[in-house]
Amino acid sequence: MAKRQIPVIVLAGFLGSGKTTLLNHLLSRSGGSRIGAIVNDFGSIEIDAMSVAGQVDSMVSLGNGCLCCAVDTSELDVFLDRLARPAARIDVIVIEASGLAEPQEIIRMILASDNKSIVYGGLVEVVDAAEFDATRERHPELDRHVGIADLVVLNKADRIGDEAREDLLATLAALAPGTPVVPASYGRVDPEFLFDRKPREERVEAIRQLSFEDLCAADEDHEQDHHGHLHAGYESVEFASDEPMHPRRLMDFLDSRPKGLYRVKGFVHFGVAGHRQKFTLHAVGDFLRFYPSPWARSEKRATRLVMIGSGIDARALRDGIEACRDTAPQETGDHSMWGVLRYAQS
Ligand SMILES: Nc1nc2c(ncn2[C@@H]2O[C@H](COP(=O)(O)OP(=O)(O)OP(=O)(O)O)[C@@H](O)[C@H]2O)c(=O)[nH]1
Repeated sequence: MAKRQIPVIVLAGFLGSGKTTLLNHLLSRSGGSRIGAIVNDFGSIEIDAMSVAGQVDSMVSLGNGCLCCAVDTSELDVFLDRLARPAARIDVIVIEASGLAEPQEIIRMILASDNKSIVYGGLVEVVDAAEFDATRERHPELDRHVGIADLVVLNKADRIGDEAREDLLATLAALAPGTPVVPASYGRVDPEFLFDRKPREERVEAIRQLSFEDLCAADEDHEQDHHGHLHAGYESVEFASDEPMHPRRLMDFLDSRPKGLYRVKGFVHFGVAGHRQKFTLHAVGDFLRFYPSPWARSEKRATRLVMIGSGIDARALRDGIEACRDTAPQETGDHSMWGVLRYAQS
């Protein structure tokens, strides 16, 4: 009997479009299939990796920098080998690209892999319905990403009205003729769109596969070096503290964040009595939310944040966030949490 190859799916999409949310949805709805995940965080604090760990059958994390800029494929190969070994009993591998990655480069690496147990399984491009027009204006490269996708997920459909949704569907259909576009909220797509939950052999053929020729042809249009990459001009600032954060100072910092600071993610520890849960924080453009949840028993109370933007003053941001530490939490009253709670969603 021919040995089954494990499909490797690339999950891409601009910063904050909902890739991790979608991956978590897939992990919780994978039925009998075992998913191996490769998560590529842009910053060195691996927020995305932490968000999926615990749900996944097997995960490896490639922190700090875009996978698409790896000089050779060996690093990815090591991880693919690890997930594809028979003992891992993985049915499908999902690579969550960083929000600034060039999906084409990652596809190229998968196609170039020597591992005979895997096969490229398609590109899923997650689009943020609320931010798409504005992001596309700044990054026309996104059109190309949508154009090479095998499945486009129009995520955050809950954030726009019916008319805007129809307009976006028409735009996406023009950018990717013939490619299925699935509107979704919180990444809730049927996993069958991505892989058969079992049996799965037929699935690999069902997903259109890009050939090397397709990739090379697409590549002629843009520069080979990394200046053409989405992440050119972007930088990230990381912050870690075991001390609690001062809620009002942090809100002032977040409310006055510069326009170029497009993405903030991580989790925050406040020392205020009654509010010592873990506050997961997500900012995407103008959107800002805290998601309170209990800390895991083994988890250390701490704050870890990654801020990603272009044209940002990294030094000023670092100074600004440093000044939000709460050096006297016992004196910080309950009312100082109001600003945070205004943005909290359970
Ligand atoms: N309203 C709404 N919010 C969503 C939806 N999907 C994701 N979000 C929120 O959007 C924020 C970013 O989601 P993530 O899944 O972390 O996005 P990501 O693409 O993995 O982000 P990066 O890895 O930084 O590029 C979080 O606050 C999510 O809860 C959705 O369909 N609707």
